[in-house]
Amino acid sequence: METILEVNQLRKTYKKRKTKEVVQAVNGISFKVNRGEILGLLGPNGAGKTTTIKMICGLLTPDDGAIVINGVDQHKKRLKALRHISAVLEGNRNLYWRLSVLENLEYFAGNRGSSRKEVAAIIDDLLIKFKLKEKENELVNRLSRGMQQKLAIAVAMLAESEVILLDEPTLGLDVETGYEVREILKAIVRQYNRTIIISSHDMDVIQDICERTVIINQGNVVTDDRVENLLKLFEVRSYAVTLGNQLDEQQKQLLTEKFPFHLYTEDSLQSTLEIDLAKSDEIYDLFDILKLASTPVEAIDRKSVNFEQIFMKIVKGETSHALTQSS
Ligand SMILES: Nc1ncnc2c1ncn2[C@@H]1O[C@H](COP(=O)(O)OP(=O)(O)OP(=O)(O)O)[C@@H](O)[C@H]1O
Repeated sequence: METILEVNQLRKTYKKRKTKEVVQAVNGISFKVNRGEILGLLGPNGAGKTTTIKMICGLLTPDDGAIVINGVDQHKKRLKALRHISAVLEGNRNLYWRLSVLENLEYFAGNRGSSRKEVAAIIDDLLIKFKLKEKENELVNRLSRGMQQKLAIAVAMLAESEVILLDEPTLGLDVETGYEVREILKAIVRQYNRTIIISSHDMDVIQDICERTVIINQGNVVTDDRVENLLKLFEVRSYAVTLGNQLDEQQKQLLTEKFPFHLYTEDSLQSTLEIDLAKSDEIYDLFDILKLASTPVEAIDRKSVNFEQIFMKIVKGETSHALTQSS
């Protein structure tokens, strides 16, 4: 697989203007992105995602570290490197609001160096793909938020950049438009072999369209793995155990020592234990604890986990395998 972007030991601090307090926003982040991949860059609020994205697209200068885009070192050959990157950042749609949809596309196509005829065919294709053909003569400021977002992505496509950075591409969109944007992004990657990096808080979007995720927390990478691997990894280990009666105090204490993040609920007839196992043979440790008071096990079910739950477990550190690496 060909690496299209490599971020190596990036660091960035901010100094708060009033208090002069130094904030370490990014603290040695490294990851690679392959050509044709959709990568999710995730993290809780304040994790350092926006700072990382801004450094990759040249809006912020790192304090330290390297960014290599399509083999070009961004620090040494800035303009050449940045030619391979387009970004659609939230709240900054890079569009001319008083121009129509078509005029915007034609304006941005001007930098491409293609002939008018070639450009017209590409623009037409994008208008159809993004379902904007009927609105081609509408002024941008009269479009819905979803349409503006689609146009911003279409404009980014026109730049012919290898890598497209999208910050919250579905934020504030209605369900249907959000779904449409997801399908368009998947199609872009397939058809044009572009690479997309998405930062989003919407884990459904990430689970649906990203092949791999880099999760950052407090300025560091905590997980770098394929979405499919993470789902498998966590699915195997999550169990809901129904017990025939309540646990006694000794059992509860042992449970807390062995499985600090379990969830135990009880009523007079039954109790339930939700538990994540770091290794499958840890189930025997659980059985040993249950045997102490001959607690009957009525059912053991594997819990299905979605990506949102996995993300929460990783960022809260509720897993002994927080740092997983892409194979
Ligand atoms: N201009 C700035 N001046 C001072 N501190 C900043 C500045 N921009 C960001 N920070 C701080 O740097 C840290 C990382 O912020 P960043 O915006 O990169 O996080 P994020 O992961 O994008 O968060 P969110 O999901 O909330 O957008 C946070 O602690 C934030 O408060």
